[in-house]
Amino acid sequence: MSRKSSDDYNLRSMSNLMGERRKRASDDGERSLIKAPSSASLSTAGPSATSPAPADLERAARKQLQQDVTPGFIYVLAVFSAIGGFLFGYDTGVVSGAMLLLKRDMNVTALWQELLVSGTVAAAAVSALLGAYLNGLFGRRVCILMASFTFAIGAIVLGSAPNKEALLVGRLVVGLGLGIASMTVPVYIAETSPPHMRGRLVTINTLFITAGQFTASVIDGAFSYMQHEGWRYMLGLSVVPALLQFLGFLFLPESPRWLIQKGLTQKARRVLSQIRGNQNIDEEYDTIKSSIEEEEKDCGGGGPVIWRMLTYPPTRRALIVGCGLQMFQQLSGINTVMYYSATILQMSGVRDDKLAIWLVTVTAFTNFLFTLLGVWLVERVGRRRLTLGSIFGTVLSLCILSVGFLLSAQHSPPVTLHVTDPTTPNSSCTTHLSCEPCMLDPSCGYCYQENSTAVFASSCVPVNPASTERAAWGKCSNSTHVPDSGIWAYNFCPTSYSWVVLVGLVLYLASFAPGMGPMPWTVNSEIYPLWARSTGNACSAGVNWTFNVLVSLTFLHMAQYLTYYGVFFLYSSLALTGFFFIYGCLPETKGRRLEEIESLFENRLCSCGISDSDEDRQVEYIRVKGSNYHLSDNDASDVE
Ligand SMILES: O[C@H]1[C@H](O)[C@@H](O)[C@H](O)[C@@H](O)[C@H]1O
Repeated sequence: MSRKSSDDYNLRSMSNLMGERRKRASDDGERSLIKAPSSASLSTAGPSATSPAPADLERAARKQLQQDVTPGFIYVLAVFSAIGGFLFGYDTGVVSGAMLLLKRDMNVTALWQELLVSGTVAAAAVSALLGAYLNGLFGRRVCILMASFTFAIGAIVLGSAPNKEALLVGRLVVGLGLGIASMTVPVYIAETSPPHMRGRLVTINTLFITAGQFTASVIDGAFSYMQHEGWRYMLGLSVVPALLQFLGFLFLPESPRWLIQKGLTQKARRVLSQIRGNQNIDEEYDTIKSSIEEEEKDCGGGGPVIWRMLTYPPTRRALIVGCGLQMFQQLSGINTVMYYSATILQMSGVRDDKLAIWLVTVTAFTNFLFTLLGVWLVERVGRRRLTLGSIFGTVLSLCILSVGFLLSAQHSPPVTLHVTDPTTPNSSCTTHLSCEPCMLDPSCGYCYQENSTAVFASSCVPVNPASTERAAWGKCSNSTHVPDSGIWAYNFCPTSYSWVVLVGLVLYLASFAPGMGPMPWTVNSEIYPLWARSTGNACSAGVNWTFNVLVSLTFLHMAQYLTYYGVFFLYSSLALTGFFFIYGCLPETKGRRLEEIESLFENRLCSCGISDSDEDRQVEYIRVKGSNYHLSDNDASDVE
């Protein structure tokens, strides 16, 4: 029976609801009986006139459960861990603004720019894989301490770098921290959270990633006015959150699951009691312990963990799902949309560079805001439906973006002045007849004048080798925007279809951010059994970083061959493939114990479109004891 369709609130449907609560309750090891006011009057005959209304009972149980189950300490843990996510977002986001100033201060070439941007992401891909080994050996807490320490050192090196070589070292160090943090933090949060709020707490980590990206854009905007050395503040300021996390984690506990795995059982019990507040931890402790013992029996074969994962069907399937999710997240083009939002905004008529920088802040904030929606939705609609809805919207909005770029290209203004500078007579720019090919050629830009209705006196001229902000010569060589002489358009074309692109951009963020942004991280933190968890997360984080660098590095080259609309159409097709993959292969993990999730991968891969979450769950009996009730899935003798 579907929960939603059940208007008539009978015993079975109530049992369904309560069964789920009970499951959640026992999942996290709390007392198996949930107190509810006057529940003694509850009987198997259904709600009577004297019984409290089931809805009230449900509300009361929920309230009680929340009071019992959620000690504030769990939020402290999640927030301090998620600072790792903040640093992830900050360090990947801040570099584009810093680069604008670095280009002037240190004269960094295009190659060095690419090294400084992609070096961090590439280092993160490698260190995420290394993180599996470190996690197994030292535990989650020590890994988070290592990551925050590394972030802090990287930030200090960056802030005080005397030359570009030192900058590269700083960016690589930051990348090492990023990789470890990106795979450890979701695992740590998942392992310490109670099941009914695990999805929400792990999703907070992605919320912090987007908060980091937003903060980076604000800091970039603020320090862009400081023409000299402003980049030192941009890059160096992340030392503050890094130190905060380091200090916090000196006092925070290790994951109880890792402790039990290492045989540190007394310590694990202490930590469990600490993070579960006033609850009885026996059940949770026993469940974790016996599942570890079982895992050791089942997967006791030798060899490296990755080999055991690949040869054991449930973990192999989980790994395919986890890595596939991360791959499709990046193939949906999030980082090109984030990175090129400045260009997109310039196309829509924002010609002032400073204003464009501030508008990027709006994009980053939109991403943050819709990720917040994901935090709210994840425990309500579940991971599967959230991810499916999100990727479906992503496919559509990428199509809109593509159509917007197509219309702009089709109505691209022509080159009307064919001027050649004697110093660069062989420039490819002279061959372009309209703005579109001129804009796609990285060595050229479009220089034009406009009145209220049309573009005129337009030419395609080489870009200044020292700065893409002006032309190499001619009327656009002095400033980016002098209406009476010329407007310099690098990377964009004036168009009247920019509103289509803008609509596409907003819809893209609104669809991607609540689901496809956070769910790959959240799902990965829950789908592997303990023995495979670090390795599974390391592999999937490695896949995320690898595809991140691949997509962002190839974007401009692909745009040259396929044009902007071609590239966004390609992303849209890839996202559509992702939709089918998710539809077929991603099971619902909401509300389940980490120990129980492995069983979801026992069936053939990609046969899960049919078993949607709790709608299938049949709860048949209800047990009432004194002032407590306990709903049971299968024990008829419980009914009293
Ligand atoms: O989940 C995150 C988030 O969506 C970010 O906005 C994006 O930049 C990252 O690459 C991604 O992994």
